[in-house]
Amino acid sequence: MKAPAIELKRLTRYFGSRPVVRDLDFCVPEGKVTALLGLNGAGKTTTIRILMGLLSPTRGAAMTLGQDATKMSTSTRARIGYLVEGHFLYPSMRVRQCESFQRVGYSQWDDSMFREIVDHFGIDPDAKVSTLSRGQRAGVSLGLVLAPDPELLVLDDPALGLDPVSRRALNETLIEFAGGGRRTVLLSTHLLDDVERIADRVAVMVGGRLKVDASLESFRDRVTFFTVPAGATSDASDAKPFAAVPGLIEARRLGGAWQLAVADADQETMASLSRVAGDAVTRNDTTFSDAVLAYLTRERGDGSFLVSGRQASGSVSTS
Ligand SMILES: Nc1ncnc2c1ncn2[C@@H]1O[C@H](COP(=O)(O)OP(=O)(O)OP(=O)(O)O)[C@@H](O)[C@H]1O
Repeated sequence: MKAPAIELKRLTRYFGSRPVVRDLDFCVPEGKVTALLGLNGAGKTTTIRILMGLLSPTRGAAMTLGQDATKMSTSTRARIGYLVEGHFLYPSMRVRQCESFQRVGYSQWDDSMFREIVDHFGIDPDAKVSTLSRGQRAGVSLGLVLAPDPELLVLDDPALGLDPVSRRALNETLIEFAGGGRRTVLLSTHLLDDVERIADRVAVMVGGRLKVDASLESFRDRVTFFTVPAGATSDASDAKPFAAVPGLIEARRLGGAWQLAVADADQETMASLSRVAGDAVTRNDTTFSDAVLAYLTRERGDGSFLVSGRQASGSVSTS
């Protein structure tokens, strides 16, 4: 079996007395695109900085490309492309000067790939960085990160603040040059539609802990959405009857209907739903984004339905 590109072993980091990353056991498999998700402050950037060797763990270890991240050699670092939002570029340089400047540090450099990426973002290689839009600067940064042909790409919120056209260019570049097993990618983002397009696997952090580590399909397939017309229950404004539904993640009242999200729905779920609402229940298609949103809403409390199996019923919200 291939060694994982990144392996975290009981990784823990405190800031002062506050644990921000807690006992993370996690592998990023080689040749896959893994999306790292979580609400603001969940600990994603801290984890990434540790596995990049930029921050030391309080306990535990991060192994990146087989090396302890705290002792990463220059040659290992050169095999990793690391892109953070707002990646620094010298404003007075022209795009082609950025390339010449950056490539000095690498033994291999694919200039045709750099040109292709820059072109895909509609950038003139003779333009000065100071005249580029935010999206175009992201394109130059991505080109600079991909041209050395890194085995591992670590992207921390690369699309933050980009307009939809730049986001699409970024996604297409990632699919073209990093998807399909060409390299390993760890991508931290809040953009769930992008994750659905690009990623193979999903990891979700909640309060510094890893709560989900699954393929996109298995995550999506474990959440089912149902619609129940509000008038079908004994009290149209009361969500409590749904609390008995096995695996219920949340019940939200939207307009004239209840929207229910259920983990691992089965015959027992259907029987319970029909006891509450008769035959007025409809099953809806689940998108990955819907499933993650329902999960994160639930996890604002402290559940763990995908890690420890079926969750207990409850956590009914009526917003
Ligand atoms: N250097 C630091 N000193 C003290 N606290 C910090 C430091 N860096 C991060 N934190 C805190 O650690 C927590 C986790 O931050 P982190 O940036 O890892 O979260 P995140 O999941 O990347 O969030 P976001 O999605 O908003 O980027 C936050 O509460 C943050 O304020």
